[in-house]
Amino acid sequence: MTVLETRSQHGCFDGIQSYYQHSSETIGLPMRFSVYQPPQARSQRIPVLFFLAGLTCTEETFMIKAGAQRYAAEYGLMLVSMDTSPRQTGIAGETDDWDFGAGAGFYLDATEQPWSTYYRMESYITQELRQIIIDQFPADPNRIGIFGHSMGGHGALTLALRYPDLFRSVSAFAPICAPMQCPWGQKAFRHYLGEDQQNWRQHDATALIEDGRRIPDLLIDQGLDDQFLAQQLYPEALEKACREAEQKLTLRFHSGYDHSYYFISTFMSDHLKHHRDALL
Ligand SMILES: N[C@@H](CCC(=O)N[C@@H](CS)C(=O)NCC(=O)O)C(=O)O
Repeated sequence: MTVLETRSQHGCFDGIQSYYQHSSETIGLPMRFSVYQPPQARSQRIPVLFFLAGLTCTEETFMIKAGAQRYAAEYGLMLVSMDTSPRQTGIAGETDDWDFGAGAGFYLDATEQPWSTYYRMESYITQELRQIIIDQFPADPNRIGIFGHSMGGHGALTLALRYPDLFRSVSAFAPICAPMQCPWGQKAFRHYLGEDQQNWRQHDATALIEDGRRIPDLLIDQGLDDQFLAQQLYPEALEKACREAEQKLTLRFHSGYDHSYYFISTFMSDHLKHHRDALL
C-alpha cells in the first residue's frame, strides 16, 4: 500500500482536514493532495467528491478558499483535491509560464516529450489517487463524483466523459469548455499532445459530447464579470453541443461575479447539493 506522509492535520466542522505527500508511481515524483473527512466518515463509508483546481493552484487552494467543508460536513461528503501538475521535474522552461507547465497540467497524460515522462495527471487521478482514497480512507468506491474550476472544470468534464464508470456526478465552475478553440487550451495541447488535432478531441468537453460521450446531469455556474470568459471559456460552445446531443445541462450565468474563489464559494452549497442528490 502507498505510504502517505501526513504534512498537516486540522479539526474542521467536527471532521478532519488533512494534507498528504507520497511518492507517486504514475508521476515518478512526490505528489501532494488534500482530504476533508466529515464527521460521518468516523462510522461509515461515504461518498467522495474530487475537486480539480485551476491554473496556478495547488492542493491547498480549494480547501482554503472555497468554503466547502461546512456543507460537506452537513451532507456527509468526503472532499479530495490535488496539486495541478507534477513539480520540479527538471524540464527546461517548466516554470516560465503561469498557464503552462508547472501548475497547469490540464488533467491529461501528455504524449509528447519532454512532458510525457511526468505530466500524467489523468492516470494519476483516475487510477493512483482514486485507489489511495478507496484503500486508505472510508470512501465508497461506487459513489464518487468530480467537480472543478476553470482548467479544473475542463478536467472534471473531460474525466467524467471519459470515465463514466468512475464518476457518477459532475459539475463545474467557470470551466474551459472548448480548450481546442481557446489560447490556454491550444498552447497546452500543442505541447502536451502534439500537432494532430484529432488527438485533442479526447480532451475537449465540447468535442467529446459532439463525438457521442455522455455524462449524468451537468451543473455549470459562470460569472458574467469573469475576466477570462470571452477569450478562454466558451460555455456557449458546450451549451450548443449539449443541446444538439440532448445532454442534460444546467448552465447558470451570474452578473457581478468574476473568476475568483469569491464566486466559487458563493455557489458552493448548490454544487455540493447537486452531488449529494446524485450520490446519496
Ligand atoms: N495568474 C493569473 C491568474 C490565474 C488565475 O486566476 N487562476 C485561477 C484559476 S484559472 C485561480 O483559481 N487562482 C487561484 C486563486 O484565485 O487563489 C493572472 O495573473 O492573471
